[in-house]
Amino acid sequence: MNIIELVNVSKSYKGNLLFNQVNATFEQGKIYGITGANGSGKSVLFKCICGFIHPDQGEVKIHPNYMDNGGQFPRNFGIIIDRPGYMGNKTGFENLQRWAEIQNKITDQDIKDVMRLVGLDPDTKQKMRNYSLGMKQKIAIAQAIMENQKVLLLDEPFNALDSDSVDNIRQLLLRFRQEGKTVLLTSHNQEDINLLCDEVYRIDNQKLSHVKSQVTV
Ligand SMILES: Nc1ncnc2c1ncn2[C@@H]1O[C@H](COP(=O)(O)OP(=O)(O)OP(=O)(O)O)[C@@H](O)[C@H]1O
Repeated sequence: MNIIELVNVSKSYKGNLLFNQVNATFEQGKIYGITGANGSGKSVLFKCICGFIHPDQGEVKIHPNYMDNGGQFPRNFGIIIDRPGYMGNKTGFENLQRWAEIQNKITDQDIKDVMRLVGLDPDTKQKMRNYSLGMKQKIAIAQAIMENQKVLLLDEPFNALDSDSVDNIRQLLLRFRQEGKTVLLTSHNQEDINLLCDEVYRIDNQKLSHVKSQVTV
């Protein structure tokens, strides 16, 4: 089942054309890599997919099962694009609690479980303003996955993670794929792409070319 379909999507900013009539399909249960040079438009593409911004031309089609009741926004999407704004004077757990209040779908225990899953201690009293970059990244990952989101759009999910944490998050994403979740991720690390991705798209010269990757695990 195609969850996301890009149909002749074009987007530019102030005369800088990022994509010109690009097409792509993203099926359920696969991990997709989106690659491309700095500034090529990977984050902009993710923002178009999740409805934060609109393409200038073309259409982003989301399967109706993954749209909210009003048919306006995707639902069940976990997103890391720009880092979430957090309250520096609160702990990581308290920040996740605040975000969880929006949907009110999960319990404190669920939040603690997810924190442990990504390698954070839910009981630490440390305020988020004192978190390291890697710890903040784990909070962003926790926020994206904590409500059992079925589609994950992860812009540079491995940024600032140490090697054990990279391994942990890679295993988590592979498990999500087994569970039928769909993951779109960007990474400048070819190893992430080779190890994880069933399919790879590359943004180059305003086009989105489809590259089949080698899956080695
Ligand atoms: N709101 C905006 N207004 C104007 N230009 C923007 C806006 N958002 C993005 N851009 C421009 O669009 C281009 C693509 O940005 P984007 O963040 O998508 O790149 P990227 O491929 O994710 O890069 P990186 O690999 O460095 O993360 C950049 O030139 C950026 O300056």
